[in-house]
Amino acid sequence: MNAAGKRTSELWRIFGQLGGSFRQAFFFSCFINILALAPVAYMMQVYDRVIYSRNFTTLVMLTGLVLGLYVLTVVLDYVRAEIMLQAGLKLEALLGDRLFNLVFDASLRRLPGGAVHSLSDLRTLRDFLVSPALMAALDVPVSLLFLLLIYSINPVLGHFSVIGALIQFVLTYVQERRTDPPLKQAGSAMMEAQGYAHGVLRNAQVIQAMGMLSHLHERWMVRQRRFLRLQAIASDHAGKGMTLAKVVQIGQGSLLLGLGCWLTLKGLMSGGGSAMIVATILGGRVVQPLVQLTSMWKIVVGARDAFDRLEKVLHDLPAKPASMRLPAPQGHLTVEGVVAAAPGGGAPILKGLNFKVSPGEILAIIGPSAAGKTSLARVLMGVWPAAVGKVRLDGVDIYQWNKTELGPHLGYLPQDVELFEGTLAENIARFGDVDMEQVEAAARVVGLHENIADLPEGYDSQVGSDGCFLSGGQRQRVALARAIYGNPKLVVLDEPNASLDEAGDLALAQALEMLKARGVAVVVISHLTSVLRVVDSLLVIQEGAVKLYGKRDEVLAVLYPQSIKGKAVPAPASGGSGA
Ligand SMILES: Nc1ncnc2c1ncn2[C@@H]1O[C@H](COP(=O)(O)OP(=O)(O)OP(=O)(O)O)[C@@H](O)[C@H]1O
Repeated sequence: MNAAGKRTSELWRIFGQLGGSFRQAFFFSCFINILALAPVAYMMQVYDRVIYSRNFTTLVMLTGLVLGLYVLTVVLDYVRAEIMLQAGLKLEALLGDRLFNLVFDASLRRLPGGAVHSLSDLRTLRDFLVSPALMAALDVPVSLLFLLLIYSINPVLGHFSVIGALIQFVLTYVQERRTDPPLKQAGSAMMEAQGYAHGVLRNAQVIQAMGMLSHLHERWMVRQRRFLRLQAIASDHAGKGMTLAKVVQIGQGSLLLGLGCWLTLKGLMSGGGSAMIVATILGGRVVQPLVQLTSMWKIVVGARDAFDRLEKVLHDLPAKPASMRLPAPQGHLTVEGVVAAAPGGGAPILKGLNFKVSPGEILAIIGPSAAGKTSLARVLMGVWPAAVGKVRLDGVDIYQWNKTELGPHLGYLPQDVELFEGTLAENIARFGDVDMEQVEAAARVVGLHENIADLPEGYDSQVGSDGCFLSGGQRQRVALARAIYGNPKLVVLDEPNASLDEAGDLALAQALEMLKARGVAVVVISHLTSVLRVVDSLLVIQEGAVKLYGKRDEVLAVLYPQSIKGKAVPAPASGGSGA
């Protein structure tokens, strides 16, 4: 276990809640193992009671009894598997939501190494709970009971069995030492190859257009070959270890029988032939779970690694304590000396920003490319934390505010529009309860209603994960409708007119005016004339710092001293982002 792996860790506590299932499964394992001796007992009874007496009734009764015991074994085996299956479902229920949120959180914070594998790690653990490897592990304590029985038959045989078990332990240990490193490396190589393939698929269109596929394929093959080579090394070590373990097991069985025979011939063991056979069979049962575990070592190591990774990620991203419910915000945004870097570290992108936006005010942010406008939008939305200073909404640190609670009061249009699998109505209504009146109202404001009404399925049209049938401008308008849906109090729009035509631009200006009339605080990153006409104040940032800030006309007067104040808002000189 890693440094975070104290027994009090969150994952251990969750496994603690499965303790009852483990105890029950162990209880059944004891019976199953004892019943596994039924064929031996049957053989000895037939030998003792039937062969000499030639009593057919006894033979029938013994046979019936042993068949009954086989059926009982099957039933107990089934019940044990069912208990562990339920334990797996309980694990999923206890951890599923937490991990889903955690993966999301890790992706937002760009945690090094990410946490995308946490959900598959949970599946690995759940599969392990019903795997034969776990059943073999549950059999180990019972095999110690068998060892005691062997000792009671003859201590020499007991010592011999212990030596056999120790050899199996050593073999298992050596195998782990040899298999573990290549297996781990193969795992990360596989994830790397998969991640690369996903990236390629995401950009399929540009790859196809520019004929880049063969070069990218070659790069993917390099990763894939590395994974296959490492996996082959790991399988080779595991295969050798398994064969050796089996040879030792078979050899030990015969040697135990031979030793028993020798002890009997020397008169050192009472009980004769039957004791010899019982000891041999019990000896086999002592090492069997260990051999099984060795043969399934890959599953055991996979589960252990998944456990370690989960334990670390749960430790690194602890569950947020339930925060106190806050009253709905009015839309007073204040930015107080904010210094911020991209999550995961690095130099500050925003270097001490101060400004405020009141309800019903529209602030436009302009600045050259890479000035930090998008980064600022993320900090304003509480997506990125501020390293120094605070972004407050109605006096409350927006980053700390519970997002599920705050979300309906915010509207955000990011620069890269993302639509999600679902209908247009669901996308606009943020996948909550769809209020069709509000959905239509939002679509009307952004000038999209007529377009949607013309579609065969209207608002029920499926958008698909990439908004397949929509044009760039339509996608942007759907995302804009989503940002203003409901009754948000703070709306941040990052380049909302990047893909809009003239009509779209006008619709955007109308939407801004509507938001202003409703008393919404609006921050819009845009340099376009149509937008600048409706804004109240302007913030010009450069290299992450405020260059100019104030009433729109005052700032424009500084920026463009030649223009006639109040007559026209000049378009910026270059095609960049203004200032
Ligand atoms: N996730 C990130 N990780 C590291 N650096 C980042 C990240 N996002 C942005 N940056 C850096 O921060 C700086 C500002 O980027 P940002 O996207 O905020 O600029 P911008 O003003 O919105 O630019 P543009 O007008 O071109 O969209 C850039 O130098 C960029 O490389």
